[in-house]
Order: sequence, then structure tokens, then C-alpha cells
Amino acid sequence: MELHVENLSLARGGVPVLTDVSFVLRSGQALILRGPNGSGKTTLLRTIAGLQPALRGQIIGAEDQIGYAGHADGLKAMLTVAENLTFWAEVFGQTDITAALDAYALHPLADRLAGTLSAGQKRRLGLARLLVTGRPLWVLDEPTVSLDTDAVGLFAAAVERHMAEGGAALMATHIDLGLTAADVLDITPFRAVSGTRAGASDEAFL
Ligand SMILES: Nc1ncnc2c1ncn2[C@@H]1O[C@H](COP(=O)(O)OP(=O)(O)OP(=O)(O)O)[C@@H](O)[C@H]1O
Repeated sequence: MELHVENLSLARGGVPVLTDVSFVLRSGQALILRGPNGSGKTTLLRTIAGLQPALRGQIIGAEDQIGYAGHADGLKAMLTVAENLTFWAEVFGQTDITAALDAYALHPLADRLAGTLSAGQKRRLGLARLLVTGRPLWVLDEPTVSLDTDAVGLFAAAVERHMAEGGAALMATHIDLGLTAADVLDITPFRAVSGTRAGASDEAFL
């Protein structure tokens, strides 16, 4: 697995956000995006995950490689925890959900409807979903939001295992996860100068 981001320029709501971002992410590596609120971390992750187009530049090596976990949990409220994982496993041609349940201590919640989980429990399930995708490149936007200290530890351990197995992770996070092979990319120098023009929203519902 090797992701090449080359001279990527991005906009949100029609307003330029980042200009000429370049980096390479390889198997066994984690790259943590840093930058102030509104600097473009989510926009960059969404673009790499294929959720929005870039203005310019290239993304090489992302196709069929990415498991994405964004701000929205994307869970099916009327399915149980186990059913949610099974559903996603089938979508990605996998069968075993045991490792995902193990990694996020979800066995006691396996038969609970996802819609009845707490925010942190939903987040654990959302992150566990990555493990049933079989995808090598995890793209994660603020993955630790709502997680307690123990769950942050479970997440960090899951990322470490994923990297040890040849996976990679690209994530925006404000907290230090203590990962052994993590690099940091500060996106501040790539911020576009867009003046004061108000942009339109690019979402149907805000
Ligand atoms: N749906 C949207 N429509 C229009 N503009 C948006 C939308 N979402 C974000 N923006 C704007 O795009 C710019 C980049 O936002 P983005 O969410 O990528 O930043 P971020 O670095 O992830 O911020 P944070 O640390 O607060 O999560 C900001 O100026 C933001 O106000």
C-alpha cells in the first residue's frame, strides 16, 4: 500500500481551502494531520476518501484501498451491533466480525440496537467497522471524539496492530495517541489565501 498525494488543491463551498498539499503514506505508517479549526483537515480527508473532487493535483493509490470514518457514524440504528458489523463485512466481502468485536470490547453490546448506544459506544462501533472492511488505508476524521480513556487505548492499539499487519492510517486528531510510527503533517503552510468572500454551502443539510 502506498498513497501519493501530489500538489493537491482543495475548496469547500466554492472557497479555496488548501493549495499544493503533497505527501506519501506507506504501509506500516501513520500520518497525523494537524492544523487549527477550519484549516482544511476534514476537507483533505474527504477528498482523499473520494467524497469530493479536488480542484487540482493527484491522489494515487487510494482506489479500493480506503476505509473511511468521518464525523457521521453511518450506523444503522435498527440493526444490532453484531448485525451492523456483519452488514459491513458482507459489503466488503468479509465474513468474520470477531476481531472487530474483540478490538473495541463490543461483545457485551453485540445484541444491542445501534440506535440505543451511547455516543462513545457508537463511536467504538463506527471504528470497529474499519476492521471488517479489509481495507489497508484507514482515513479517520477525529476518531477519538466521545471516547473515554480506555476506548482511546483500544483505538490506539487497533491502529498499532493495523500498521504492524502492513496497513496505514491517515487521521486528523487533536490528541496524542502515543503511536510508535506516527508522523505529523501540519497543514497550516498549505492554507489558501481566499480573502473575505463568503462561500456557499456544499451540503444539502447543515
Ligand atoms: N459544508 C460546508 N460548506 C461550506 N464550507 C464549509 C463546509 N464545511 C466546512 N467548510 C469550511 O471549509 C473550511 C475548512 O473546513 P474543514 O472542516 O476542512 O476544517 P478542519 O481543519 O477539519 O476544522 P476542525 O478542526 O474545526 O474540524 C473552513 O473554512 C470551513 O468553515
